[in-house]
Amino acid sequence: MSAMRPVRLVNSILRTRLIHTMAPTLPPDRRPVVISGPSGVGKGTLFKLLFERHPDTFTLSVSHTTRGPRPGEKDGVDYHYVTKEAFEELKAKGGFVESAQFGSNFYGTSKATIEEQSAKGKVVVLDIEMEGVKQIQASGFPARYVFIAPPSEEELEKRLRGRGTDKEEDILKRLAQAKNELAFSKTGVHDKIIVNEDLETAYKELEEFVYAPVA
Ligand SMILES: Nc1ncnc2c1ncn2[C@@H]1O[C@H](COP(=O)(O)OP(=O)(O)OP(=O)(O)O)[C@@H](O)[C@H]1O
Repeated sequence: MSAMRPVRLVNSILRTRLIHTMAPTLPPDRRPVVISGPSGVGKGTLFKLLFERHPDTFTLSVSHTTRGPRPGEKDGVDYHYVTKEAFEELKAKGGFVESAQFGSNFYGTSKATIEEQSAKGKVVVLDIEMEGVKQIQASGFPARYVFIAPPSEEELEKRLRGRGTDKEEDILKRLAQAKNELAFSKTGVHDKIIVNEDLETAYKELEEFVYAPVA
């Protein structure tokens, strides 16, 4: 075989570089990543960074809900809006990997949604509270579990207050629930526990976990 001519060699290198800069680098392990942890610990902050730094690689799971859309929300983007009857029917068929009721509304993550989003070549990220994590684990659906822990309960309270999105009553409820989430994280069911003290350090740990070779 003749050696590659310099101009072709340069073209080939440029093409390879171009492909590398354009194509997203996919994690070797394509199972959905379930992120959980107490409210206010920084889950959203961390997965938004992952989405920003790896565009077109990840997608947040779109849940089903029986509540109506709020102004600005879009069906199929923020939630799949369904009637209570449709929700119950899907649930009876075993269509949800997890579901819950908050107030008078039902919420759930459907298997079909995860499978559709995965089929588009993306790694699905689920932001789920403790009961949901237990349900997904019990369902046997393949997934990887990351728990985001606060450096301390005091720091968690500071972040919840600093965020300025919740009423005092809700902050107290979230702090009480945080104790249950933290106790659950000590039962050894998560694949990775990340303490979100310094944001960039926690981010690197998350990225490393997500991009780790298949175990
Ligand atoms: N490492 C960090 N150091 C300091 N502040 C942080 C850190 N990570 C996140 N925060 C801040 O903590 C607050 C809570 O973060 P975020 O809203 O991402 O939490 P969450 O876990 O997604 O909460 P929820 O479950 O209620 O949606 C935000 O104001 C965020 O900017």
